[in-house]
Amino acid sequence: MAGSGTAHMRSVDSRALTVSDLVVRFPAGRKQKVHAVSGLNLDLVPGETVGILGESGCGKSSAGRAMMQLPAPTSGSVRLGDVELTELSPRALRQARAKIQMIMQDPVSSLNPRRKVADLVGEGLAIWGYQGTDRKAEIERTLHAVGLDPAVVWDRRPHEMSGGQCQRVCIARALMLDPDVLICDEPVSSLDVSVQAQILNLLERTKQRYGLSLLFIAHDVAAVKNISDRAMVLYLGKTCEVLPSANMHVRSVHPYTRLLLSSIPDAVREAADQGTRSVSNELPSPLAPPSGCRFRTRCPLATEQCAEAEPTLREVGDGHYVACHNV
Ligand SMILES: Nc1ncnc2c1ncn2[C@@H]1O[C@H](COP(=O)(O)OP(=O)(O)OP(=O)(O)O)[C@@H](O)[C@H]1O
Repeated sequence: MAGSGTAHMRSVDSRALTVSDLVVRFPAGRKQKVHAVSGLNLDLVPGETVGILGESGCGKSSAGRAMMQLPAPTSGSVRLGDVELTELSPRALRQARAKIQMIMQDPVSSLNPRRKVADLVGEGLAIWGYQGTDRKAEIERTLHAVGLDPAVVWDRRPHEMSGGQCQRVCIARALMLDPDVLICDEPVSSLDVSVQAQILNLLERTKQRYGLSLLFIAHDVAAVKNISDRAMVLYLGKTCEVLPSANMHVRSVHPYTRLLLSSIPDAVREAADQGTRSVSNELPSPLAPPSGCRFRTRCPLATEQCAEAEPTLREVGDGHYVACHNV
C-alpha cells in the first residue's frame, strides 16, 4: 500500500501486536465512504509503548477500535502475538479479547452506571471461571494495584466517584483479564489537569508491573512524548512519520508533525517552527481525501509532485520513517 509501507516494522522475533495494511471505511450516504484509516502498519514489541498522534478526525480511534475488532476493519491484518484476530469466530474472538484490552476517553460513560465497582472490575473473570474467595481476592489485589482502596470503593457506583477514580476502575477491569496489549484511547483528555499526570504515572507503573505493551492514542503531543517510546503521526488516516518520542521536537521532519509540535508552547515550539510557514487549519473531508499526499493542501512545502504521487514511508534515520517528497 502506497504511503505507509511496512518498512518501519521492526525485525524482532516476538511482537505483541502486528497491524498490516489496516483499512477502515464507513458508509456515508448512498455512494460515499468516510476514509477513516487508509493502510496503517504498526508493530508493538513486548513492553513497548507506541503513541498514535494526530488531530481530531485523523482516524486514531477508528484504528484503535479496528485493532480490537470493534468493529472489524474493512480490510487488513491484526495479529495479537501469533493469533490473527480478523479470522476468528465470534466465540474465539471473545476469548482472544482478554489479551487485548482498551480503555476509553470518557471513563464514566464507559462503565455501566447501575453496577458496583466490585462487579465492574470482576465481570471479565467469568471468562476464566473464577469464583468465590479467589475472585474477591483478585479484585482486591487489582484495585490496590490501581491505587483504589477496596474497602472504600467496593460498593460504589460510577456516579459516586470522580473521573480519575472511574478511569482507575477501567484500568483495573482491563487488568483483570491479564492482557498483553492495552490500547489507551485518549485516556486522560477528559480528566482534570491535576489528575492527568497521576493516571499517566499509573499507566507507566502498570505497564512495568504487568508486562504490558501500550498503544497510547492522543492528540496531546506532550502526553505522547512523556509516555511513549515511539510516536506514529497520523494525518487523515495515513501515517506521516514514525520516530522515537524522546527527542521528537528536534528530530521530526514531516511538515505535519512540525505543525502539531508547534502547538506546544515555549522552546519546543521554536524548534518546531524553524523552517515551516504557517498553514491552513482546515482538515480536508475524509469523504474525498486529496490526491497524492493527503497533507498537501495544508503543507507549506507542497509541490506539483505532491498532488500526483503519494509519498511512501522511507527510513531517514535510526527508527525514524517519513512519508514526504520534500524532506
Ligand atoms: N461510526 C462512524 N461512522 C461514520 N464515520 C465515522 C464513524 N466513526 C468515525 N467516523 C469518521 O471517521 C473519521 C475518523 O474518526 P476518528 O474518531 O477515528 O478520529 P480521531 O482521530 O480518533 O478523532 P477524535 O480525536 O476526535 O476522536 C472522522 O471523519 C469521523 O467523523
